[in-house]
Amino acid sequence: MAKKPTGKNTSGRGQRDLTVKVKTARGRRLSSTRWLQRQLNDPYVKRAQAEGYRGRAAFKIMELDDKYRFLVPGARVVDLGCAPGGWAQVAVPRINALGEKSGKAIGRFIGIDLQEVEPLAGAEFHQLDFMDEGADDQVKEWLGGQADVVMSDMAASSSGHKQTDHLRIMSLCETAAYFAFDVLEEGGTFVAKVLAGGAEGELQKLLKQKFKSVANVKPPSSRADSSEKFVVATGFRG
Ligand SMILES: C[S@@+](CC[C@H](N)C(=O)[O-])C[C@H]1O[C@@H](n2cnc3c(N)ncnc32)[C@H](O)[C@@H]1O
Repeated sequence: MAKKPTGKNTSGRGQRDLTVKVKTARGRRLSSTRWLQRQLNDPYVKRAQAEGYRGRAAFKIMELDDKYRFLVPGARVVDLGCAPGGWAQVAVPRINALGEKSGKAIGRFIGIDLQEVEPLAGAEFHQLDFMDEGADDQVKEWLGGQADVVMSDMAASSSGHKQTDHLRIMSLCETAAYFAFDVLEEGGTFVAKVLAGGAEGELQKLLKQKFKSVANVKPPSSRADSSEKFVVATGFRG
């Protein structure tokens, strides 16, 4: 006698894996279930949603600035790799806040990214590949003068190969650093995301020639399982 179908497949045969690969903000490919689990368990994702930030990256710049105080009222800021705009959401109110002495200070915020960024009051976004020939000159033209802060969260999509990703991000950082040397006001700050992997010593050496202090920082909101950290160089010597 034929068995009644139960609707359950207990044999394991004929079952299809319905998970798909999802790219994280850093371009890592995770299975959709792992990605969803990570999002649901991540307190910074929940906080970003609750507080209206465009991404959890907002907390990284918030924590770095709370420690080093570079997003001061009136500051002129260039943000390289600014999409979707979380850093901008943190920076704009801080640079346009009430200054201690001068009352309401008006800062300037210019963000650059490969991707289009949803507009944000007080921020000026431009879609541009910063590694393109002449991109630095284009940004200098938009800036029309000097900057107090150059920050880079630029990261290419992950290749899946750790050393390749490390070298790629170091090349983005180095390009951002040379741009900073050209536009920073004396006393200015450079902040950049790096991935640990061996070549960051060269960047440190370069920055130490130009800044009074260079620190390597892993903010609490940076995932513990990520090799990312931030270099914060303060006191540009000009
Ligand atoms: C981690 S996301 C930045 C997140 C951002 N800080 C925020 O708070 O929303 C890295 C960004 O770097 C950008 N990027 C990577 N390479 C770039 C390049 N050559 N020029 C401009 N942007 C680049 C990517 O498009 C991506 O949006």
